[in-house]
Amino acid sequence: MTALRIATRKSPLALWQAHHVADLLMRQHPGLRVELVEMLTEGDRILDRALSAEGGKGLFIKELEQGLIEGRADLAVHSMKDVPAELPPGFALPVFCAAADPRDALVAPQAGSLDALPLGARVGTASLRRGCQLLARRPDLVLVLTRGNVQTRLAKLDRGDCDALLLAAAGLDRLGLTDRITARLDTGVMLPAVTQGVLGLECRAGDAATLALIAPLHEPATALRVQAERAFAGRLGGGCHTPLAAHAVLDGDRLHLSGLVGTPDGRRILRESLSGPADQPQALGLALAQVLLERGAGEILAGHG
Ligand SMILES: NCc1[nH]cc(CCC(=O)O)c1CC(=O)O
Repeated sequence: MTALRIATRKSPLALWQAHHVADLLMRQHPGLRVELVEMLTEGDRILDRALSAEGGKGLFIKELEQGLIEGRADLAVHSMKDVPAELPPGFALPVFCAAADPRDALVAPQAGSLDALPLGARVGTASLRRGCQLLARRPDLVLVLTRGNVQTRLAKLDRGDCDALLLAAAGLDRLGLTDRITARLDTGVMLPAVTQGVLGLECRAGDAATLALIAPLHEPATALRVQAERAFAGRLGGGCHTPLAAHAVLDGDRLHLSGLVGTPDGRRILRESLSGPADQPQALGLALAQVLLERGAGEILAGHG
Protein backbone atom coordinates (compact mmCIF):
# COMPACT_ATOMS: atom_id res chain seq x y z
CA MET A 1 0.00 0.00 0.00
CA THR A 2 1.47 3.37 -1.01
CA ALA A 3 -0.66 5.43 1.37
CA LEU A 4 -3.74 4.85 3.45
CA ARG A 5 -6.42 7.37 2.48
CA ILE A 6 -8.93 8.48 5.12
CA ALA A 7 -12.23 9.92 3.91
CA THR A 8 -13.42 12.70 6.20
CA ARG A 9 -16.04 15.40 6.47
CA LYS A 10 -14.68 18.93 6.54
CA SER A 11 -16.03 20.02 9.92
CA PRO A 12 -13.30 20.84 12.44
CA LEU A 13 -14.42 17.94 14.65
CA ALA A 14 -14.40 15.42 11.79
CA LEU A 15 -10.98 16.67 10.68
CA TRP A 16 -9.63 16.40 14.23
CA GLN A 17 -10.92 12.83 14.48
CA ALA A 18 -9.42 11.85 11.11
CA HIS A 19 -6.05 13.42 12.05
CA HIS A 20 -6.20 11.66 15.41
CA VAL A 21 -6.68 8.25 13.79
CA ALA A 22 -3.96 9.07 11.24
CA ASP A 23 -1.57 9.85 14.13
CA LEU A 24 -2.48 6.63 15.95
CA LEU A 25 -1.92 4.62 12.76
CA MET A 26 1.44 6.23 12.00
CA ARG A 27 2.60 5.62 15.57
CA GLN A 28 1.52 1.99 15.22
CA HIS A 29 3.14 1.55 11.80
CA PRO A 30 6.30 3.67 11.47
CA GLY A 31 6.83 4.65 7.84
CA LEU A 32 3.14 4.36 6.92
CA ARG A 33 1.87 7.27 4.85
CA VAL A 34 -1.65 8.49 5.59
CA GLU A 35 -3.61 11.01 3.50
CA LEU A 36 -6.87 12.77 4.27
CA VAL A 37 -9.53 12.97 1.55
CA GLU A 38 -12.01 15.72 2.43
CA MET A 39 -15.65 15.32 1.39
CA LEU A 40 -18.85 17.30 1.81
CA THR A 41 -21.83 15.25 3.03
CA GLU A 42 -25.55 15.84 2.70
CA GLY A 43 -25.76 16.32 6.47
CA ASP A 44 -23.36 19.27 6.24
CA ARG A 45 -25.49 20.95 3.55
CA ILE A 46 -28.75 20.77 5.51
CA LEU A 47 -28.09 23.24 8.26
CA ASP A 48 -31.37 25.09 8.53
CA ARG A 49 -33.74 22.30 9.55
CA ALA A 50 -33.78 19.75 12.33
CA LEU A 51 -31.94 16.67 11.17
CA SER A 52 -34.69 14.49 12.56
CA ALA A 53 -36.99 16.00 9.96
CA GLU A 54 -34.59 14.95 7.22
CA GLY A 55 -33.06 11.60 6.42
CA GLY A 56 -31.45 11.26 9.82
CA LYS A 57 -28.09 9.86 10.64
CA GLY A 58 -27.03 8.26 7.35
CA LEU A 59 -26.71 11.75 5.88
CA PHE A 60 -23.30 12.25 7.42
CA ILE A 61 -21.75 9.07 6.12
CA LYS A 62 -23.25 8.16 2.72
CA GLU A 63 -20.75 10.23 0.73
CA LEU A 64 -17.85 8.81 2.73
CA GLU A 65 -19.03 5.28 1.96
CA GLN A 66 -19.37 6.24 -1.71
CA GLY A 67 -15.73 7.33 -1.59
CA LEU A 68 -14.75 3.94 -0.16
CA ILE A 69 -16.68 2.00 -2.81
CA GLU A 70 -15.23 4.10 -5.65
CA GLY A 71 -11.74 3.53 -4.29
CA ARG A 72 -11.08 7.22 -3.58
CA ALA A 73 -10.41 6.35 0.05
CA ASP A 74 -9.70 3.27 2.18
CA LEU A 75 -10.99 4.26 5.57
CA ALA A 76 -13.69 6.43 7.12
CA VAL A 77 -13.57 7.66 10.72
CA HIS A 78 -17.01 8.09 12.27
CA SER A 79 -18.44 9.39 15.49
CA MET A 80 -20.32 6.17 16.16
CA LYS A 81 -23.38 8.05 17.29
CA ASP A 82 -23.82 9.31 13.70
CA VAL A 83 -23.71 5.77 12.26
CA PRO A 84 -27.10 4.13 11.53
CA ALA A 85 -27.98 0.74 13.01
CA GLU A 86 -27.52 -1.12 9.73
CA LEU A 87 -24.45 -0.89 7.51
CA PRO A 88 -25.03 -1.21 3.77
CA PRO A 89 -23.64 -4.44 2.24
CA GLY A 90 -19.99 -4.26 1.23
CA PHE A 91 -18.82 -2.33 4.30
CA ALA A 92 -17.27 -3.34 7.59
CA LEU A 93 -17.01 -1.55 10.91
CA PRO A 94 -14.35 -3.69 12.56
CA VAL A 95 -12.65 -1.23 14.90
CA PHE A 96 -13.88 0.84 17.83
CA CYS A 97 -11.22 3.09 19.34
CA ALA A 98 -10.86 3.84 23.03
CA ALA A 99 -13.77 6.08 24.02
CA ALA A 100 -13.63 9.70 25.13
CA ASP A 101 -15.93 11.16 27.81
CA PRO A 102 -19.44 9.89 26.96
CA ARG A 103 -21.25 12.65 28.88
CA ASP A 104 -23.08 15.70 27.66
CA ALA A 105 -21.70 19.05 28.66
CA LEU A 106 -23.53 22.20 29.68
CA VAL A 107 -22.09 25.42 28.30
CA ALA A 108 -23.72 28.21 30.28
CA PRO A 109 -21.64 31.34 30.77
CA GLN A 110 -24.09 32.87 33.29
CA ALA A 111 -24.92 29.80 35.39
CA GLY A 112 -22.87 27.23 37.23
CA SER A 113 -25.11 24.26 36.64
CA LEU A 114 -28.28 23.00 34.98
CA ASP A 115 -30.33 23.69 38.10
CA ALA A 116 -28.89 27.22 38.37
CA LEU A 117 -30.20 28.26 34.95
CA PRO A 118 -32.70 31.11 35.42
CA LEU A 119 -36.41 30.41 35.00
CA GLY A 120 -37.30 30.27 31.30
CA ALA A 121 -33.68 30.27 30.12
CA ARG A 122 -33.23 29.43 26.42
CA VAL A 123 -31.16 26.31 25.81
CA GLY A 124 -29.79 25.59 22.36
CA THR A 125 -29.91 22.02 21.11
CA ALA A 126 -31.19 20.15 18.07
CA SER A 127 -31.23 16.84 19.88
CA LEU A 128 -34.60 15.32 20.80
CA ARG A 129 -32.78 13.24 23.40
CA ARG A 130 -31.24 16.25 25.13
CA GLY A 131 -34.45 18.25 24.89
CA CYS A 132 -36.55 15.47 26.40
CA GLN A 133 -34.33 14.94 29.43
CA LEU A 134 -33.81 18.66 29.92
CA LEU A 135 -37.55 19.45 29.92
CA ALA A 136 -38.28 16.49 32.20
CA ARG A 137 -36.03 18.08 34.81
CA ARG A 138 -36.73 21.74 34.03
CA PRO A 139 -40.10 22.15 32.24
CA ASP A 140 -39.70 25.94 32.38
CA LEU A 141 -36.70 25.98 30.01
CA VAL A 142 -37.20 26.98 26.39
CA LEU A 143 -35.50 24.91 23.69
CA VAL A 144 -33.94 26.79 20.80
CA LEU A 145 -33.16 24.76 17.67
CA THR A 146 -29.40 25.10 17.28
CA ARG A 147 -27.66 23.26 14.48
CA GLY A 148 -24.31 23.47 12.78
CA ASN A 149 -20.91 22.34 13.91
CA VAL A 150 -19.65 22.83 17.44
CA GLN A 151 -18.01 26.20 16.75
CA THR A 152 -21.11 27.51 14.95
CA ARG A 153 -23.25 26.63 17.97
CA LEU A 154 -20.85 28.30 20.37
CA ALA A 155 -20.90 31.42 18.18
CA LYS A 156 -24.72 31.44 18.36
CA LEU A 157 -24.51 31.25 22.14
CA ASP A 158 -21.92 34.02 22.26
CA ARG A 159 -24.06 36.37 20.19
CA GLY A 160 -27.06 35.77 22.46
CA ASP A 161 -29.28 33.44 20.40
CA CYS A 162 -29.63 31.33 23.55
CA ASP A 163 -28.49 31.34 27.19
CA ALA A 164 -26.92 27.89 27.29
CA LEU A 165 -25.96 24.96 25.09
CA LEU A 166 -25.84 21.23 25.52
CA LEU A 167 -23.05 19.54 23.55
CA ALA A 168 -21.15 16.29 23.73
CA ALA A 169 -18.19 16.72 26.08
CA ALA A 170 -16.12 14.56 23.71
CA GLY A 171 -16.48 17.04 20.86
CA LEU A 172 -15.51 20.02 23.02
CA ASP A 173 -12.54 18.17 24.52
CA ARG A 174 -11.28 17.08 21.10
CA LEU A 175 -11.49 20.60 19.74
CA GLY A 176 -9.52 22.04 22.65
CA LEU A 177 -12.66 23.77 23.96
CA THR A 178 -12.69 22.13 27.38
CA ASP A 179 -12.58 25.54 29.04
CA ARG A 180 -16.02 26.32 27.60
CA ILE A 181 -17.59 23.50 29.63
CA THR A 182 -19.60 24.72 32.63
CA ALA A 183 -20.52 21.23 33.85
CA ARG A 184 -20.31 17.66 32.68
CA LEU A 185 -23.76 16.19 33.24
CA ASP A 186 -23.92 12.96 35.17
CA THR A 187 -25.37 10.13 33.07
CA GLY A 188 -28.10 9.84 35.72
CA VAL A 189 -29.23 13.35 34.77
CA MET A 190 -28.59 13.24 31.03
CA LEU A 191 -28.24 9.76 29.58
CA PRO A 192 -25.91 10.02 26.57
CA ALA A 193 -26.66 9.16 22.97
CA VAL A 194 -25.97 5.57 21.99
CA THR A 195 -22.16 5.26 21.58
CA GLN A 196 -21.50 8.93 22.33
CA GLY A 197 -17.75 9.59 22.45
CA VAL A 198 -16.79 6.47 20.48
CA LEU A 199 -14.91 6.59 17.18
CA GLY A 200 -15.57 3.75 14.73
CA LEU A 201 -13.43 2.88 11.72
CA GLU A 202 -15.22 1.78 8.54
CA CYS A 203 -13.62 0.16 5.51
CA ARG A 204 -14.58 -2.00 2.55
CA ALA A 205 -15.55 -5.50 3.67
CA GLY A 206 -12.73 -7.85 2.72
CA ASP A 207 -10.07 -5.13 2.36
CA ALA A 208 -7.46 -7.23 4.15
CA ALA A 209 -4.67 -4.65 3.89
CA THR A 210 -6.70 -1.92 5.59
CA LEU A 211 -8.15 -4.34 8.14
CA ALA A 212 -4.63 -5.39 9.17
CA LEU A 213 -3.48 -1.78 9.54
CA ILE A 214 -6.37 -0.65 11.71
CA ALA A 215 -6.76 -3.79 13.87
CA PRO A 216 -4.33 -2.56 16.58
CA LEU A 217 -6.59 0.46 17.25
CA HIS A 218 -9.47 -1.77 18.32
CA GLU A 219 -10.41 -1.63 22.00
CA PRO A 220 -12.46 -4.70 23.00
CA ALA A 221 -13.98 -3.04 26.10
CA THR A 222 -15.37 -0.22 23.95
CA ALA A 223 -16.71 -2.77 21.47
CA LEU A 224 -18.77 -4.42 24.24
CA ARG A 225 -20.30 -1.09 25.11
CA VAL A 226 -21.05 -0.33 21.46
CA GLN A 227 -22.66 -3.73 20.89
CA ALA A 228 -24.94 -3.47 23.92
CA GLU A 229 -26.03 0.11 23.19
CA ARG A 230 -26.55 -0.49 19.47
CA ALA A 231 -28.52 -3.69 20.05
CA PHE A 232 -30.79 -1.72 22.41
CA ALA A 233 -31.30 1.08 19.88
CA GLY A 234 -31.69 -1.33 16.97
CA ARG A 235 -34.51 -3.18 18.72
CA LEU A 236 -36.32 0.06 19.50
CA GLY A 237 -35.78 1.44 16.01
CA GLY A 238 -33.36 4.22 15.43
CA GLY A 239 -34.04 7.21 17.60
CA CYS A 240 -34.17 9.93 14.98
CA HIS A 241 -37.82 10.78 15.62
CA THR A 242 -38.07 9.76 19.25
CA PRO A 243 -35.77 10.68 22.13
CA LEU A 244 -33.62 7.61 22.76
CA ALA A 245 -30.54 7.21 24.95
CA ALA A 246 -28.39 4.38 26.23
CA HIS A 247 -25.13 3.97 28.05
CA ALA A 248 -23.25 0.83 29.04
CA VAL A 249 -20.48 0.61 31.62
CA LEU A 250 -18.12 -2.35 31.87
CA ASP A 251 -17.39 -3.52 35.41
CA GLY A 252 -15.13 -6.55 35.46
CA ASP A 253 -16.99 -9.35 33.74
CA ARG A 254 -20.34 -7.53 34.02
CA LEU A 255 -21.87 -4.95 31.75
CA HIS A 256 -24.34 -2.41 33.19
CA LEU A 257 -26.69 -0.89 30.63
CA SER A 258 -29.09 2.01 31.12
CA GLY A 259 -31.61 2.95 28.46
CA LEU A 260 -34.31 5.55 27.96
CA VAL A 261 -37.08 6.50 25.59
CA GLY A 262 -39.31 9.51 26.04
CA THR A 263 -41.47 12.11 24.41
CA PRO A 264 -39.82 15.25 22.96
CA ASP A 265 -41.59 17.43 25.55
CA GLY A 266 -40.14 15.34 28.38
CA ARG A 267 -43.55 14.60 29.91
CA ARG A 268 -43.10 10.87 29.53
CA ILE A 269 -39.80 9.16 30.14
CA LEU A 270 -39.16 5.46 30.51
CA ARG A 271 -35.74 4.71 31.94
CA GLU A 272 -34.45 1.32 33.03
CA SER A 273 -31.15 -0.39 33.81
CA LEU A 274 -30.07 -3.99 33.48
CA SER A 275 -26.82 -5.90 34.01
CA GLY A 276 -25.55 -9.03 32.34
CA PRO A 277 -22.44 -11.00 31.50
CA ALA A 278 -20.02 -8.80 29.57
CA ASP A 279 -19.49 -11.43 26.90
CA GLN A 280 -23.15 -11.20 25.83
CA PRO A 281 -23.59 -7.48 25.10
CA GLN A 282 -26.21 -7.88 22.37
CA ALA A 283 -28.42 -10.08 24.54
CA LEU A 284 -28.24 -7.40 27.25
CA GLY A 285 -29.22 -4.64 24.82
CA LEU A 286 -32.16 -6.66 23.50
CA ALA A 287 -33.28 -7.61 27.01
CA LEU A 288 -33.29 -3.98 28.15
CA ALA A 289 -35.25 -2.97 25.05
CA GLN A 290 -37.76 -5.68 25.93
CA VAL A 291 -38.15 -4.30 29.45
CA LEU A 292 -38.94 -0.86 28.02
CA LEU A 293 -41.36 -2.31 25.45
CA GLU A 294 -43.20 -4.11 28.24
CA ARG A 295 -43.49 -0.76 30.02
CA GLY A 296 -45.09 0.85 26.95
CA ALA A 297 -42.16 2.14 24.91
CA GLY A 298 -43.95 1.05 21.74
CA GLU A 299 -46.57 3.77 22.21
CA ILE A 300 -43.93 6.43 22.70
CA LEU A 301 -41.96 5.23 19.68
CA ALA A 302 -45.12 5.32 17.56
CA GLY A 303 -45.61 8.94 18.58
CA HIS A 304 -48.65 8.24 20.80
CA GLY A 305 -46.85 8.83 24.08
N1 LIG B 1 -24.23 15.26 16.31
C1 LIG B 1 -22.94 15.76 15.95
C2 LIG B 1 -21.85 15.12 16.74
N2 LIG B 1 -21.42 13.87 16.45
C3 LIG B 1 -20.47 13.53 17.37
C4 LIG B 1 -20.31 14.59 18.25
C5 LIG B 1 -19.41 14.63 19.40
C6 LIG B 1 -18.41 13.50 19.53
C7 LIG B 1 -19.01 12.18 19.92
O1 LIG B 1 -20.12 12.10 20.46
O2 LIG B 1 -18.34 11.17 19.68
C8 LIG B 1 -21.16 15.61 17.85
C9 LIG B 1 -21.32 16.95 18.45
C10 LIG B 1 -22.27 17.02 19.59
O3 LIG B 1 -23.22 16.21 19.68
O4 LIG B 1 -22.12 17.91 20.43
